Amino acid sequence: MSVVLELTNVTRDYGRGATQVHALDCVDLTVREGELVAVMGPSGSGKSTLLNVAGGLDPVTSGTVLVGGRDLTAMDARRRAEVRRRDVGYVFQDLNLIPALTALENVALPLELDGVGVGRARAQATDALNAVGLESARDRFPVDLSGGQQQRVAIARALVGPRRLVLADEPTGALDSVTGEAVMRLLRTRVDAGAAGLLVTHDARYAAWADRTVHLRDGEIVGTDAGASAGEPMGEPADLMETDA
Ligand SMILES: Nc1ncnc2c1ncn2[C@@H]1O[C@H](COP(=O)(O)OP(=O)(O)OP(=O)(O)O)[C@@H](O)[C@H]1O
Repeated sequence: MSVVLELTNVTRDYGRGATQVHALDCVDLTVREGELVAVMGPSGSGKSTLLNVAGGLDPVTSGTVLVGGRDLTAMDARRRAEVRRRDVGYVFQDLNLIPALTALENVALPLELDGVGVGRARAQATDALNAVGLESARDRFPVDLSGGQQQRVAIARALVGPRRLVLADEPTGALDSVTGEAVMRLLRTRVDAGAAGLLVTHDARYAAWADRTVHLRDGEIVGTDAGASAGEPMGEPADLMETDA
């Protein structure tokens, strides 16, 4: 399976001097087609920074970030934004749905921004909403949707079109466990269909859906374990709990 995401020796510092923070410190990480990798670690360990850097939302201080073989760190902002729109689906911790747009319009927006015609964009967005079970909510605005429904709109937006890298930052955050499992099943299905996925989670139950879990601490990868993988989580959550090692 070909490599979709390749981070080599990535460092991201914030600030300078005495207040400088090494949010990421010499991180190497490769994610291939069909692979879902979970990222766990304590608060402030660099998980969100890792996702932002992988998706080209945040510049690196040093190192390289390749998406589909193209080096984001060598591109200008406009090219980077193009790669992001075309190849990267992102589910943010705060959903970032646009309140003035319906569910359908929110999902179609990234395609339209990328020059796909309105009719085609809406047809693909309808398919994506159907895939998350929200066909009946397509014309509703975010304010009229429950938290779980809003989350599913955000997932549909991340998965619409031919994205090959899906980045999800606590996508199950505020969801009950049934909806959380449904979100994980969607992610897993997309990855099994050939995308590469990177999932930040605090919850070992959700990490169990991944093929492996990397553990971050103070910006460094301090360990990797094989996940239960391939579809259904297995084993007791206690077996998979994050270690303090
Ligand atoms: N824009 C920023 N400016 C300064 N420091 C930042 C910035 N963003 C993140 N940091 C710092 O970088 C470190 C890593 O933050 P990051 O948000 O990546 O951690 P995290 O593991 O995702 O945390 P959480 O689980 O709380 O979301 C922290 O020390 C944080 O304070």
